[in-house]
Amino acid sequence: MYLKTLHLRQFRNYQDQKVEFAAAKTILVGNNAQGKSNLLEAVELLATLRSHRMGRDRDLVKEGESTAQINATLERFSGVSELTLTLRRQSRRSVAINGETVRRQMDFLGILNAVEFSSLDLELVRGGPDGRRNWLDTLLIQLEPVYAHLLHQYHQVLRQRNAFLKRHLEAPAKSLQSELAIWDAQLVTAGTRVIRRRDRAIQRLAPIAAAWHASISGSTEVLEIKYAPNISGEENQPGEIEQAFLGKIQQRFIAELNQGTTLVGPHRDEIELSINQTPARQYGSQGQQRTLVLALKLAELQLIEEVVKEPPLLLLDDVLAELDPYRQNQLLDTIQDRFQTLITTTHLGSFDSQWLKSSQILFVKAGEISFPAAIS
Ligand SMILES: Nc1ncnc2c1ncn2[C@@H]1O[C@H](COP(=O)(O)OP(=O)(O)OP(=O)(O)O)[C@@H](O)[C@H]1O
Repeated sequence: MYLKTLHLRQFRNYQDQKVEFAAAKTILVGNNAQGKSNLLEAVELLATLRSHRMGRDRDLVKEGESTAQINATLERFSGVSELTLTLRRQSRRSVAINGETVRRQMDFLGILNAVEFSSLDLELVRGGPDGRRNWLDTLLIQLEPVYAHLLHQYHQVLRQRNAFLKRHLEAPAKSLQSELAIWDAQLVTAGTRVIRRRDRAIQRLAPIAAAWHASISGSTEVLEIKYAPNISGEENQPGEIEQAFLGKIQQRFIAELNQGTTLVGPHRDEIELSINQTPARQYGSQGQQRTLVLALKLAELQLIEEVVKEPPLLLLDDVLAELDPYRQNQLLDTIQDRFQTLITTTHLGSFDSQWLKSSQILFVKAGEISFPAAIS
C-alpha cells in the first residue's frame, strides 16, 4: 500500500500542512520538538485509531483550536481511498472513508496498515506487562479489526464490574453473589474472545520473530515469545477457557470484594519475552534488547503483510541512529523499496548515501514542512 498524500489541519503543532509522498522512502529531518513525530503519529492514528503516546484527543488538537483533522489518500491494490479522522477537544472523534462518515470505527480500521518503531518500543522489553499487552492489542487491531470492538466490549464490562465491586466494598459477600454472577458471565464471555485472539496472534508471530532474531544475532541467541494468560491452563477451546475463567473468579471472590477490583482476566495477561531461556529484561545489554525489539518489528511487518496481502507502511521514529551499522543494514535491506517508509531524524549524517539518493527528504521546522530541491 502506498500513502500518497497527508493533510494535517490543527493537529498537534501543525496549522495546515499538506505533504505529497514522492518516493518509497521519506526522511523527515529537523531539530527536536519541531513536529516530526507528530506527523508519524497522524499516520499511526489512521492505521490503528490509537497513538503509542497515549494522548487524549484533546492533546492531539492544536492548542487554542477545537477541532483537528487528518486526511490521507491511500493507494491499495483494490483502489484509492480517502481517509479522514476528525478529532475534537470537547466531543467524540469521527471517521470517514471517501467523504462518507463511517459509524463503526472498526470499519475504518484495516484500510491503512502501519508498523511503528520508536525508541519507546524498548520499553517492550524493559517495561511492565501493560506495554506489551498494548503492543499486542495494537497489532491485533490491524490483523483483525473486529478485535477493536471485542476489546472495547471487554473493557466496558470490566469497568462496570469494577464500579460494582467498589460500590459494595463493605457489603456481606452472600448478598452480592447473584448480582455479581451476571457481571461474571459477561466478563468471561468477552474476556475469552480476547484471550483466544491474543493466543492465536502470538502463535503466528513467535516463529517469525524468532527467525528474524536468529538472523540478526547470527543464530547465537534463541528468542522465545510466550503468551502467559492470566487464566492459565492447557485449554484452548472457548468452553474450556470459560470454565477455567469462572473457576478462577470463584477462587478470588473474597479477595476481589476486599480490594474492590477485578483480579482475574486478560487485563492481567503477560507476554513473556526470553532469550536463551532467560527473561529478556534480565538478559543482557541494551544492544541485545534492541535486537529483540527490531526482530519483533520485522515480524510485525511480515505478519501484517501475510495477513492483509499487502506490505504495510513502516514508521521509524528516530531509531535508525540508535542501531549499530549491522542492524541498520539488516533493517534497510529488509525494507528496500517494498515497504513505504517514513523516517524521522535530527541529522542525515548517519544515512547511507545510496539511501539518501533514493529518498525524499523533507525538513520540519515548528510545524511546517519544506520541500528542498533534490539533494545530490
Ligand atoms: N496539541 C498541541 N498543540 C500545539 N503544539 C503541540 C501540541 N502537541 C504537541 N505540540 C508541540 O509539538 C512539538 C513536538 O513535536 P514532535 O513530538 O513531533 O517532536 P519531534 O520533531 O519529533 O522532535 P524529537 O526529535 O524531540 O522527537 C512540541 O513543540 C510540542 O509543544
